[in-house]
Amino acid sequence: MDPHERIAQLFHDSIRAKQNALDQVSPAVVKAGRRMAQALNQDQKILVCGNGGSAADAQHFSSELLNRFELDRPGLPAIALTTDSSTLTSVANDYSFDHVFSRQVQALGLAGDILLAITTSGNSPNVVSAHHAAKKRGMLTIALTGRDGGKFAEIMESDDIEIRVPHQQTARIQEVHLLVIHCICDLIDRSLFGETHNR
Ligand SMILES: O=C(CO)[C@@H](O)[C@H](O)[C@H](O)[C@H](O)COP(=O)(O)O
Ligand SMILES: [Zn+2]
Repeated sequence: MDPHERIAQLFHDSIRAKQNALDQVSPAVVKAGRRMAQALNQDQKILVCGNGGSAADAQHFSSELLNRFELDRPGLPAIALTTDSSTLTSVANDYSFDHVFSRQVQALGLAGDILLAITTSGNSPNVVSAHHAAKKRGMLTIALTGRDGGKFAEIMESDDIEIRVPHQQTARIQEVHLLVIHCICDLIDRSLFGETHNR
């Protein structure tokens, strides 16, 4: 296939993935934005994790909160659990890679904090373990998933929120996840700071 045609196809697929996801994910995104804004308003924090592209998404989200998104407002507390190579390597070396996030959740998480768990398959063992550790800490889990939700479809508890992108392909799911992340950042900014901090 001609590369221009291929690129046009990928753009088209990405646009369609977003259009198809809108109605399905919108109610859960609203809920997630509301719960995060409430938690942040009560001085709680958000821990974020994921693998590969989703690790990048985790850091993308935490930096939007810690620094700023579109409003000029104070930094908000979020920690990406994907960035500390000493912690990640020592936990993987001494225990298992499955515990690289859960160990940090157990150490840093407090009741009322939120875990944002990002996994396109819903099956990454270290993200699943992070969810279990969050539950033990009395935290709420908000999961960004895809496909059939994988293990996350089974392990979410009643007040947890799953935002599942109805698509089969990791890259397209990630593209929708990033849009969802920006929607949540927008909802948090508007909820906590309204229009008054516009830059
Ligand atoms: O970015 C990509 C693919 O677009 C990859 O790095 C991808 O994130 C990795 O294969 C992850 O390990 C997949 O994990 P998950 O989304 O199934 O939890
Ligand atoms: Zn990728």
